[in-house]
Amino acid sequence: MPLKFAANLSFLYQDLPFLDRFSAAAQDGFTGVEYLSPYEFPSSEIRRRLDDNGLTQVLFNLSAGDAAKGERGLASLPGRESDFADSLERALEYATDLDCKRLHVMAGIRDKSIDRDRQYAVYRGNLEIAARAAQDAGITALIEPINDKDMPGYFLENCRMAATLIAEINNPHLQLQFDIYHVQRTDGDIINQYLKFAPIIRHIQIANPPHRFEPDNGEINYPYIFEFLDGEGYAGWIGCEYKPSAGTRETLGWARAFLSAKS
Ligand SMILES: O=C(O)C(=O)[C@@H](O)CO
Ligand SMILES: [Mg+2]
Repeated sequence: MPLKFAANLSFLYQDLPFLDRFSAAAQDGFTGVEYLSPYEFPSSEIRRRLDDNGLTQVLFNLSAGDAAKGERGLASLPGRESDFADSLERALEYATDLDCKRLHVMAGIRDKSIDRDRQYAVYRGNLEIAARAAQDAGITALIEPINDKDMPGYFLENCRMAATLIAEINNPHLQLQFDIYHVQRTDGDIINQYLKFAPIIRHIQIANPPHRFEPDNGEINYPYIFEFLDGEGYAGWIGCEYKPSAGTRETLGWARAFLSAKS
């Protein structure tokens, strides 16, 4: 099965207004899109852009909280359980309207004023709720470890910790989002990490360190990784969550073998 790539519209096509990024992605041959947040727009407006351009809504995030105050997700924050529940409810409404099968549940930052075990218990409790709600909606909630150079203190530190939580919660509607950029910056050893966690990986994202640029601009040998994923029969989506080093279209040379651009 050919690898499927989704354009991350929070990272790509940033020279365009958000709602115009859908047609730009379709024009370049993407058949799926993902982004961090749909909530600034009515779901009906986004739905129209998806339909007009024949795009699948692959993934988006629950609200990360107040970014200006440094919040990077609510799921592990003690005392914020009702905010988390509200964000889950809202995300599920959008997921239904957009026919989106995956939601990324962001953990939040380690709160050093409390014991780590207590924060872990809050996180686990909220993830149990998210998994059950995802099950009821027929979708999958995902958790993604984020490297601590880009996001210092992010509570979900690495794939080992994610796998432990997923095993403890033991609901197939909670799985792993494997962002190769973060894996490289956290543990490296990408291929072995993939093989170890493949049974729980339901979404992949890509970017190339050190600058988080496009796949053919950095330290990771992505042609090798793509061939490997293809050989492994990876059938999920691969989200292009990179910062283009130039205009988005100019940075899509690596994708010519995978995307059928319309012009
Ligand atoms: O930064 C990433 O990597 C993500 O996948 C976002 O959803 C969270 O910032
Ligand atoms: Mg990511």
